Amino acid sequence: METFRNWKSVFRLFVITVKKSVAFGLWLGDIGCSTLFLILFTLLPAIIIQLTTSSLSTLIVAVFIGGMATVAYGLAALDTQIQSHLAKKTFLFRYQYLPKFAQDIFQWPQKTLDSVEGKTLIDQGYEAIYNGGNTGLEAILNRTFDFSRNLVQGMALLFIMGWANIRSVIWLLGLNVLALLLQRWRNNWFIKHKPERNRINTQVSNLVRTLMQRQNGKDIRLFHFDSVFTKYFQKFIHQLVDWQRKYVRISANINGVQVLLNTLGIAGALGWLIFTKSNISVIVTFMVAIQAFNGRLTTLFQDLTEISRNQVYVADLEKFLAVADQQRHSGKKQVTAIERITFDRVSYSVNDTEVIHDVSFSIGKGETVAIVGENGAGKTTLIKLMCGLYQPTRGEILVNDQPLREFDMDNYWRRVAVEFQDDILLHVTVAENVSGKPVAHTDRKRVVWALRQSGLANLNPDTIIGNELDSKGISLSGGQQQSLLFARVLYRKAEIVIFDEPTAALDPLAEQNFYDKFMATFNQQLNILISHRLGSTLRANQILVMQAGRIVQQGSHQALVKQKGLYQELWLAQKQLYQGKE
Ligand SMILES: Nc1ncnc2c1ncn2[C@@H]1O[C@H](COP(=O)(O)OP(=O)(O)OP(=O)(O)O)[C@@H](O)[C@H]1O
Repeated sequence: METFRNWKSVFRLFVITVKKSVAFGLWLGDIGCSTLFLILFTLLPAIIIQLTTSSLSTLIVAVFIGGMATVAYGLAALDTQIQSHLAKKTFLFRYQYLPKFAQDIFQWPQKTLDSVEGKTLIDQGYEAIYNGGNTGLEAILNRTFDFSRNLVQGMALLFIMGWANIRSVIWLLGLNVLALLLQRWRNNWFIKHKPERNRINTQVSNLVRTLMQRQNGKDIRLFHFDSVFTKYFQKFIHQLVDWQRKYVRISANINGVQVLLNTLGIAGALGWLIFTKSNISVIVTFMVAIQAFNGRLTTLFQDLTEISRNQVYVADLEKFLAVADQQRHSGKKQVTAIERITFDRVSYSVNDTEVIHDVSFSIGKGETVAIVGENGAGKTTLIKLMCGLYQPTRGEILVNDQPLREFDMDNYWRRVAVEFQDDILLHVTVAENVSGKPVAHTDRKRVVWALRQSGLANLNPDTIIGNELDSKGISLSGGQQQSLLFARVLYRKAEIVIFDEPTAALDPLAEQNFYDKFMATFNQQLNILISHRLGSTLRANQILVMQAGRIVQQGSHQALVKQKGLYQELWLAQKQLYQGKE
């Protein structure tokens, strides 16, 4: 039952990339042509015997046999063509489905994306659609076409054999049911133990991902991390080999027993025909049919094994798809102009650990809120909550007095511009990095303006960043990268503007430029500014001081600097750093 349900979902995905009528046309065409060919081929020897021993003239016999052979081989040629088309469609499936797969990841909640389970789900989903013809959905498609062809052919052959001698057929079938049960046992073992292998595979692919990222190369070399990598690789590979060894041992034993059952089946059936002194045409037909049937049966078993084994991948892909579906069904309200955002006793937990506790504050249009605090205090998590990337575990975030969770996130995100500490630059043109859109949909004038504002007037919008897509691409300094991220925020006509440590990599002049442009540009927005440089907080309407996930102080710079508390400590520490200890 499970297999049929999974088959349905495989075809549902397949017909996203291929027209239903084409898929079914090719499939039925393949089954029809190949089965007709097989029937003609199986009956041909007996017909030749009958005709040559009859009183018909040689010419008529020759014409009849020649005609039959021509039809048979014509069908075989046609079937080869159909099969190659079918193979092409299943091969193209992975490439056509991949963009949809990526689109689904964009629908995921950030929390799931950040989690280990999320990473495993993506790895497994990807494995299901993009791991070659022998794994995952493509294997199920290929094997299903093969299976259905062999099943119909096998039934046709059984019919022919049953007509020749029914007892031999019953004997053959009985032994093959035994073989099938053994096969099921092997598949169940695979399904039960695959999660173990998945876990190891995810750990290996995390290591590989880290190794493959070019920017990690310098750290790995300079800190001699190679021995650490080798140690972990050896550990995981050893576990994988162990797993595979067990599976191969079980498979080999079952294959041996299956061959034995098969041989017994053929020997018994033919022995019975000879023992009962059957007619020569019957024996010849039975021999040809049993040989063909044997071939079909072996392939049928292999197909069934592969289809059942690969069902696990369908289940994996369905788990992956369910995450996006869940998100799609979240809020649908459209956002009108954003006037105020309020955090009402918001808490947020990661893996049962609360990292934001009972936070309340409010920000209106045209205001700037600065968030300060020690490392790990929860500042970045707070703005991720505000962006709707994370959902509060307690409390509510309100947009114009309505819960944020009821809004359509895509629509909300169009009104938000954020610069995080770990934002990425893609290896595409400067203009595309700034606009976040292909060149054809980029407002070039606005890109040039944003670059000028962020101190990058000399950067050509058409220059490619990095060398993954173009070997002539350039690499930017850390400060230039941060300025380019500022240009990205400037380019957007956002209503909520958020900066997380926007000047950490900037020299003092560039930092001064950032604050000048920030003040001049974002006076109609709701602005959030996270910074360890407390000078920046002088410009804020309100400062939130965070410690261990809580807001421990709240107010203006003038008020907070006079209060005994963390803000005063941070302020004095920074002052001493710049002025020298007295
Ligand atoms: N997805 C997550 N998984 C596990 N822990 C998390 C996650 N997100 C946040 N945390 C934890 O929450 C705490 C707050 O992290 P956050 O990044 O918000 O701090 P921060 O105040 O921005 O720090 P910094 O000033 O160093 O940037 C940290 O202890 C962090 O480990």
